[in-house]
Amino acid sequence: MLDLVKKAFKESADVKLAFVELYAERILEVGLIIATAIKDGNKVILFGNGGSAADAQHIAAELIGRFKEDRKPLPAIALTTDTSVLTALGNDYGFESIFERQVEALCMPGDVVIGITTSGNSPNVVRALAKAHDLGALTVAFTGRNGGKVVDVAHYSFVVPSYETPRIQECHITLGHVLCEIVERELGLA
Ligand SMILES: O=C(CO)[C@@H](O)[C@H](O)[C@H](O)[C@H](O)COP(=O)(O)O
Ligand SMILES: [Zn+2]
Repeated sequence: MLDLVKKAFKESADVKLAFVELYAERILEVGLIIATAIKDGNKVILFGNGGSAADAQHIAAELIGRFKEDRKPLPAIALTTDTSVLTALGNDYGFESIFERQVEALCMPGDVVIGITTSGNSPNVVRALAKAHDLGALTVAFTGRNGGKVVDVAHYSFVVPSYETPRIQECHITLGHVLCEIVERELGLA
């Protein structure tokens, strides 16, 4: 069992190091795009299932609250938290529409919409990103494995080079933290 513990931490570290080799420039680019979008009066919208729902909420909380320093709140919303909306949409329109319809209601052109899915194929995430794309938002996919269908509806994709869901999630939250740090620094609010 000790082997299991050490293997998990080593894999997590190795996946993150491989990821940053592939995506460092794109991370900076997207971080600066998010900062500019917020400066221009737009917001960040996030969603995902399971652990990725938690990641969406975590990143929204960093922006609305604070990442490292006190500064003004930044506009972000996770579409995973309103159980009345989620149950109504799931019950009336189907689980695959739970994020798509919220995007249709809330997303404005120029917003940044981040869909988080380790498989890249969760239909509710794919459909919501496609809707955001159609509405003129800047779409970003946090994904893994071979990228999945979500890369086809994202302007920017981050494909974590792993087939292990927990390892992909661990890299996604590091990516989210780094994007928040770039945004805070760029807006001069840190
Ligand atoms: O956190 C985990 C596994 O680590 C799970 O809750 C996981 O997020 C769920 O099985 C999700 O439904 C997986 O969906 P996705 O990442 O493929 O979109
Ligand atoms: Zn998990």
